[in-house]
Amino acid sequence: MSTRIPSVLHTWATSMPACRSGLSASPSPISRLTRPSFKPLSLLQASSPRPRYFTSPSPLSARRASTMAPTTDSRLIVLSGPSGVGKSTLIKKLFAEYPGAFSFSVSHTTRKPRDGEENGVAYHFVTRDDFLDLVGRGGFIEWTEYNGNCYGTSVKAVEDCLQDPKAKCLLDIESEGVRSLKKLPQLEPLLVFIAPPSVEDLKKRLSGRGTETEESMQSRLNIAFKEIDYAKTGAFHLTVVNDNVDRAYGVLKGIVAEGKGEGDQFPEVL
Ligand SMILES: Nc1ncnc2c1ncn2[C@@H]1O[C@H](COP(=O)(O)OP(=O)(O)OP(=O)(O)O)[C@@H](O)[C@H]1O
Repeated sequence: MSTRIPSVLHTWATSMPACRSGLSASPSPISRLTRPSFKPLSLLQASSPRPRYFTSPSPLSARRASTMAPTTDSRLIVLSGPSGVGKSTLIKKLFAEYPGAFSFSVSHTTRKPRDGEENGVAYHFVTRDDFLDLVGRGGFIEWTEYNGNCYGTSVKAVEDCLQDPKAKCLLDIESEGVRSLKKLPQLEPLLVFIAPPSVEDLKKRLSGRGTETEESMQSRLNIAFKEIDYAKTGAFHLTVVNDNVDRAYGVLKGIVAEGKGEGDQFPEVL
């Protein structure tokens, strides 16, 4: 390991082959978020009251959560769901139809870029050493390891994303990241789970994308089962089932762009 790894991380960083999930190290993410250069957290929401999700009893069942009336109050919208479910596909459509209405928080990752992925656009591609350095400096709101690589949402990325007061900030993170984010209730994000219509469909999409080896595919599926189980606990406010891109997109844009609709029912087969 590089000598640049902060001492607070040295013990686990040298004893573990990969990153672990968690909130950032000291200083706390909240103090980082509220430091003078960061937009006040009030900017995360319009002047209207707190989203009613947060006044509801929890945990809610996934089905009950998915039928709750949506709100457009939050300026931070989290899209999460298994790898290959179609999050990027749906996000691209939102950007295309609503230019200027959304900004995207670009995550950091230690994974290698895929063909066509541009640094600073799809992800900030960094080395593990640089990633850990940023962890040590309290630079992440949330970070985790997924499939052998580290992923994180930096404070700076969310800052940048929220710069334009007219745009809503989209975050695409996996469920460990969602767990971490829920420990920062001040952010009050709208949490949307993008669900596959079935596990079979998910397998087909992952193999059809042509980006996975047999091994990484199995690993992604194993993680997908955990993410689906997490969604079943009612961790998300709304579900959108990506059975058909146009239909799912219609539901999603209704929620995040037009402030209407209640999402889909969580699929019985999952
Ligand atoms: N409703 C759909 N029906 C069939 N194929 C789809 C559908 N939605 C997306 N796909 C396809 O599934 C594949 C995976 O989609 P995408 O890359 O958007 O998933 P993702 O959730 O962003 O994955 P990751 O989290 O790994 O980046 C792509 O080839 C995409 O074209």
